Amino acid sequence: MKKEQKDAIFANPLDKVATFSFDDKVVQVFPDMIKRSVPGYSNMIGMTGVIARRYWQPGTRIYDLGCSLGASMLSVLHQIQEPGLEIVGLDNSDAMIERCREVLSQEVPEAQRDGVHLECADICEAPIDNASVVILNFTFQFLPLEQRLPLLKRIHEGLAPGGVIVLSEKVRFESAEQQDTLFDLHLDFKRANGYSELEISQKRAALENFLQAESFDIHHQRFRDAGFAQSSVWFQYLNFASLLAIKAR
Ligand SMILES: C[S@@+](CC[C@H](N)C(=O)[O-])C[C@H]1O[C@@H](n2cnc3c(N)ncnc32)[C@H](O)[C@@H]1O
Ligand SMILES: O=C(O)C(=O)C[C@]1(C(=O)O)C=C[C@@H](O)C=C1
Repeated sequence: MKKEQKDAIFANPLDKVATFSFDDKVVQVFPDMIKRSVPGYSNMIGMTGVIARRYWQPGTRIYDLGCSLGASMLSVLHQIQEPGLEIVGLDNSDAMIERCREVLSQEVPEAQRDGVHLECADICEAPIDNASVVILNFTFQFLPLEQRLPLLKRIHEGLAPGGVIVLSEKVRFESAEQQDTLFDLHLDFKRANGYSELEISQKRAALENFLQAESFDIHHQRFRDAGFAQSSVWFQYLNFASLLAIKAR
């Protein structure tokens, strides 16, 4: 089993900070990076499996869109051990999918693994059919803004009645004061987790215009526009949150 590597990607001064990319270098440190960067990450991942257990309908699929190294799928597999469970994990980074395959082969018994299908694909193009649970954990925030509503509409169409989306994201606040307060506390969270000022500022430059966070109002309105009957924030820790949207029965 590979030892988890510490994220030091932005630790040394870079001549030019390139836009963030989910490449091989990021893959090697990804579990450490996401835990030290996203407040509440392990809570949101753990609860994703619990939510999936409540809303999964036998005979339908669970999709994990932007699955990275499969953390959400592992959470689902921990919660649901029914024969016939089918999970589709999609990510458009070859390096992520390749490492995800290794992680699953180490962590998941073969019988359960048979139901997991991994594919390197763009979630804005891949078909989503016969689903009851669609997971978007920290992925939607990287899509160009104009692709967000069309994707939610396609997910809504591909969901069975009573099906759900779990959407976890960095969020932004309409009030400038609230935005500043929670943003600054997120920087403190990163400092407390051992990131230096240089790492924080270079990562921020790399994410600029790539990670586009939106407000709760925008998320709720877009869920309504896509046809969802209800959406709720079930978790928030500083400027990171998770929403649950449900298709009418
Ligand atoms: C922050 S990571 C997701 C983390 C993962 N869901 C978890 O909770 O551990 C975002 C992932 O989304 C993937 N991604 C971004 N845009 C994508 C797209 N259009 N299609 C498929 N995957 C995408 C990236 O390659 C990356 O692996
Ligand atoms: O917003 C930040 O500062 C982050 O580091 C967030 C974030 C994310 O939400 O996905 C960005 C990239 C990495 O995948 C890990 C964490």
